[in-house]
Amino acid sequence: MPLEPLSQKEIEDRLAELPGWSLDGERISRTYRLDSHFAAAALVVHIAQVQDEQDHHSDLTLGYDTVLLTVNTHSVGGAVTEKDFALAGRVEELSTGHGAR
Ligand SMILES: C[C@H](O)[C@H](O)[C@H]1CNC2=NC(N)=NC(=O)C2=N1
Repeated sequence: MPLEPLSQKEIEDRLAELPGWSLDGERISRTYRLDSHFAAAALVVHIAQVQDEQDHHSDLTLGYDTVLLTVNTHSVGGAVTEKDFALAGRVEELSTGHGAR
C-alpha cells in the first residue's frame, strides 16, 4: 500500500494514544529525560539501531540528560505518516528499558 499523509484527525487520534508526544509543526515529537548524559547517549544509539531496521530516521537531539526526537516522512513532502507512528511506538517500547521518562 502506498504511503499516504495522515489527516489532522488521524494524527490527533494517534497522538492521543502516545502520552508525551505532540505535533510540532509538520512533525511529531517527544522529549525523553534520562538519569545521566551517558544514559541519554545510549538511548540515542538504540533508537539509531531501530531506525536503520525500520529504514525510517528521525532527527535526534542529545542534551545533558534529554533526547529530543522529531520525525516526519521526507518521501511524501515532509508530512506525517504511519511510518512516523510506527517508529514512535517502537521507541516508546524500548525507552522504558532505558529508564526514560
Ligand atoms: C531510500 C530510503 O528508504 C529512504 O531514503 C528513507 C530513509 N529514511 C527516511 N526517513 C524519514 N524520516 N523519511 C523518509 O522518507 C525516509 N526515507
